[in-house]
Amino acid sequence: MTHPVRLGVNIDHVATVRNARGGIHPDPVRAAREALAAGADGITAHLREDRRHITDADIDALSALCAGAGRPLNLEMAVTEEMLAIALRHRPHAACLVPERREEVTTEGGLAVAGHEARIAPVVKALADAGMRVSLFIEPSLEQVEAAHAVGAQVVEFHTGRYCHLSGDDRAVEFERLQTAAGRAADLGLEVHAGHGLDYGTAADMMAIPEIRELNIGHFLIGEAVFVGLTAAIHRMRAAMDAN
Ligand SMILES: CC(=O)[C@@H](O)[C@H](O)COP(=O)(O)O
Ligand SMILES: NCC(=O)COP(=O)(O)O
Repeated sequence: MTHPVRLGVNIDHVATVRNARGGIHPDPVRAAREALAAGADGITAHLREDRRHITDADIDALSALCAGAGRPLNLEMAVTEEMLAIALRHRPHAACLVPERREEVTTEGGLAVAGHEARIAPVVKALADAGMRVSLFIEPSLEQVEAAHAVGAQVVEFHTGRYCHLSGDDRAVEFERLQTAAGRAADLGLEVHAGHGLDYGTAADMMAIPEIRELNIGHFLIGEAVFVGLTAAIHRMRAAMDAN
């Protein structure tokens, strides 16, 4: 069954649990295999410069799994020569450029594209020339949407962390910001994705933005998997998305 909005499952935090003991369990590749079997449209993995969760060996194995299954791997990566070389070696279906700071607990904001076009555009071109769908993980701002278009991105993924942490009127204002940015992105021919911090409720909220074609969700699903299992968590997420 095809769905109007694709669900990308991010398996980073399976690796967080594995790395807590430095062993091999739980295996992110097993999680990715189960996620695909449960109906995930693709797998997302963030190879961070500090390898705090996903490792190079995980990317090797995930690339093979997704290629073998004919399903997309979305590699999240910092804008660095090291990560560009890794992406060009694996040539996943998609690459998503994200900001990174070693001291951050999690991805704290969107990639600063505006004002940094000269540094980002060549990386976007190199990835696109190698056949990858290039996405920029940005704040839902018109300035960043325009800059993403200017550097040749095909996709923007809006950072929904702020939306997820806000409530009441503040959340309503952020939702309008997402709506406005999504509309402008679509007008520019950019595909619109969203992710970070989403749970069943906030993922359902995103369904009210018609331009959104994909959600990437990880931390909440892996947490839910502790209680109900990964397959059930993905089924519930899909149901929450489809109900709206
Ligand atoms: C870019 C993004 O929002 C997710 O991939 C997030 O990076 C999950 O990993 P961290 O929690 O390590 O940031
Ligand atoms: N780009 C967002 C992503 O891949 C998952 O983010 P999260 O659900 O782990 O916060």
